[in-house]
Amino acid sequence: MPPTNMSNEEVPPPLPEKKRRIAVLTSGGDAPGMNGAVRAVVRMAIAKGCEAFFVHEGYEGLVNGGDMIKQADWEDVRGFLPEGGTLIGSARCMSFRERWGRLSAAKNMVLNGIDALIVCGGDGSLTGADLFRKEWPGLLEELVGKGELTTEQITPFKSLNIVGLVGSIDNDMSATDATIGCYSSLHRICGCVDSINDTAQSHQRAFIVEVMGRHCGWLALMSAISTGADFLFIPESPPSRDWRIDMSTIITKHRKMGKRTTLVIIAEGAIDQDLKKVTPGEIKDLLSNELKLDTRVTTLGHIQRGGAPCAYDRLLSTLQGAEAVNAVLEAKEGTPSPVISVIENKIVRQPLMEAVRLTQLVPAAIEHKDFARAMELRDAEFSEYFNAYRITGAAELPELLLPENKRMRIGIIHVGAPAGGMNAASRAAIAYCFSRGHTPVALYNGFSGLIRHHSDKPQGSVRDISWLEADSWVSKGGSEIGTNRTLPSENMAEVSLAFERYNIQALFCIGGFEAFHAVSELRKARKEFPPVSIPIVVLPATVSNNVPGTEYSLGSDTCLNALIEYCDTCRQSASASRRRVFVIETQGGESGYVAVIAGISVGALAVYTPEEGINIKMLDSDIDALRETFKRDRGQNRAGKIILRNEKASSVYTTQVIADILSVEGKTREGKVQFEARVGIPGHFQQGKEPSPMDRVRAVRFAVRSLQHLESFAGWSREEIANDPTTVSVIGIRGAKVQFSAMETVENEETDWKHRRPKAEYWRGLTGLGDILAGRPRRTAPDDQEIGILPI
Ligand SMILES: Nc1ncnc2c1ncn2[C@@H]1O[C@H](COP(=O)(O)OP(=O)(O)OP(=O)(O)O)[C@@H](O)[C@H]1O
Ligand SMILES: O=P(O)(O)OC[C@H]1O[C@](O)(CO)[C@@H](O)[C@@H]1O
Ligand SMILES: [Mg+2]
Repeated sequence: MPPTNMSNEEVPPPLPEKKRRIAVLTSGGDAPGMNGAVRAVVRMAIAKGCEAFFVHEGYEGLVNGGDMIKQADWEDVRGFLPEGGTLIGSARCMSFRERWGRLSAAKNMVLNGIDALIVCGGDGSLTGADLFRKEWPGLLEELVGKGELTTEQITPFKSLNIVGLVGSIDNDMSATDATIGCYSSLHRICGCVDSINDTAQSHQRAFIVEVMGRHCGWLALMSAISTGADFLFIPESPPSRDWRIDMSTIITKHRKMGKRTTLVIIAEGAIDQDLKKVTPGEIKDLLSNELKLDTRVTTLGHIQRGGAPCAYDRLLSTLQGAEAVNAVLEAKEGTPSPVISVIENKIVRQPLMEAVRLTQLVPAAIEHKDFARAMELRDAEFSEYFNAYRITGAAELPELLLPENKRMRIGIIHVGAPAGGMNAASRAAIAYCFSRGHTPVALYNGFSGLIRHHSDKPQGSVRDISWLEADSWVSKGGSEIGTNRTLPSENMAEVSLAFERYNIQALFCIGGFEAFHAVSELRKARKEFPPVSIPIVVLPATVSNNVPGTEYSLGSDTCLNALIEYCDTCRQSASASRRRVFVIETQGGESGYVAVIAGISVGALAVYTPEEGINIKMLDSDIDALRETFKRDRGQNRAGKIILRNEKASSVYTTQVIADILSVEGKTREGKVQFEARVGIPGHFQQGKEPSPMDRVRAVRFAVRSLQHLESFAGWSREEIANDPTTVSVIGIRGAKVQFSAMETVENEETDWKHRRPKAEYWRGLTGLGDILAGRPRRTAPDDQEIGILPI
């Protein structure tokens, strides 16, 4: 029943200087990363002089008020980042769907003096938030009309700021590429399917795996791409009416080619063209009875929602939580309520109302069987991923074959250190070649392999490769075709000779800064060595993420996940031993990317990078911060601390030296230990074992794009190729776009060759945010810090 009590309670007066009381709640199905968002909102709000409030159990807390709405302190969110689920609780709240529930919610907000609300939830929660925003003036009027609040009480609350954060594993909200939680869920799914593959392989079995996502096929599509599924069912693009025949043909073909396993991924909301639900059971009957495959069904269920958030969700939730507070503080009267979203690598604000409207159009399009529209309405990435899956998922698609004169022999080479996703990219490139009629040629062991071993007997380093050989590579770490740091300049004449002899007509080069350097050398050698005058694409792949021309390299996400696991483990130890700080050395060469992003993702107290260097003042103020923290620690909180130091941050202040200094400074003159330090060096562990799902899916998408780019030059003469700068390109993410950049421009204008990194590193704008949220003594005022992806 609706509550109707009068309130004589005093409403807290507004905070001075337009500071706000900002409440945060998590709603709908929990999602890994929600805690990171709550932490960022609370700390950013406090850092900006506002008051922060937890609303427990989603809208339930807002409707019920009382103890379910509590002021939140800085220390209340300590240890939130690595935790799965939502620590402030979530609910599917029926009463908020009713007007009386929202009336009660409005009243409780006013009584607590709360004038801004940040809602982290899925499409339903944000639909509710949008309705609440729309109704707000009417709700206040009604409360006054019913005598539950007075006109004076509501006066300061005339405009309510609502900001949406999309937290849901389903990734079903239009206007954002990724929701907080969807990549963590994908991690769980891929881990499970990788394990299922082992047992399927042993028994030559078929598995049908049902994944969550409600009416959205994102989790199903991405898991199909990242695990190399043979067939896929998603609601946005139901298979053709003849899907039974199509599926049987593809699976039979794959089995005939020698595949020992069959994997079908089905979204829980899968339907056919007549909107009839497709069930795992009917697929099983078909595979067992018609194809005679020993078939099992696995429904993954809620395991997909649990567990620690992956690195990306920690970063995304932190950036978005902080950005939500900025949006509250920047809102003017009449500013439409925003939802914070991410487009490729850029954090952006979009109108909440429009995002909700677009999201609601998807089920409507499906209902009208307008599947093309449903695909379009998801987001631009979605259709591209779907096409990439289609092209690389089946051994043969006769309709995609190019005419003979457009087919090429395409060399695939890995250069530099191994990085997660290199194999997935090569597999996708190979599959793409087969679907188009090109011949993929693997160049084993980088340029040294090509230079020294191309004509070895019985087997040289230049080999045609079969679809089946590469089919299992999607989930493999390391480099199946081998990689090393040798540059072609070691013997350009031999490289040229090999290109000529094996008729390499285009090159797909996957690797880190050395790959970039190698391709730069090839580009410059084109006049002198005409056979190297072929179209080339570099796909950046390195844990260091230091390749110019992109903000993201394959393998960097895998690295961050390995590193945060290491850091979480060290912090657990430090928290248990109490009064301990771990100084952890990260890889990254001369680029602080890995250290900074991992630092934000684990809440490191300080991060030392080569870009900033280390000086005594820095150490001094960080030591003061440690003293302060440990002085406040009465043993109840989890105050183990992490400091990250990039391997090249300083030649004097090594990781061990810093730990030694901290240990000395952690003792009082009387010898009392305030804190002590330990060193952690994860080294090559940072390359990770299996590639992360993000590295897998992006590998596939970028490989397909790269090959499409390469094949667009089929039939060009050497001269034409040499004269067009776009024939040698680097593919990368820049802000909100994926694009090819001409190597020549990137080499000459954007590369800091001395430090082997881009001149402008987009992430440098994020270092201040990490400091603010970790409570590190500030080197710049918070108001100077913008969140998001910024050039320096
Ligand atoms: N149309 C609506 N009007 C008012 N409130 C709503 C509406 N839709 C949803 N809500 C509120 O949001 C809550 C969560 O919605 P829902 O159960 O759809 O989950 P969600 O936010 O979409 O998250 P997920 O799908 O990830 O579980 C609901 O329990 C309800 O309180
Ligand atoms: O946890 P519940 O309430 O059973 O809901 C399950 C649903 O929630 C989600 O996990 C998140 O929306 C969906 O993928 C799934 O359909
Ligand atoms: Mg939902």
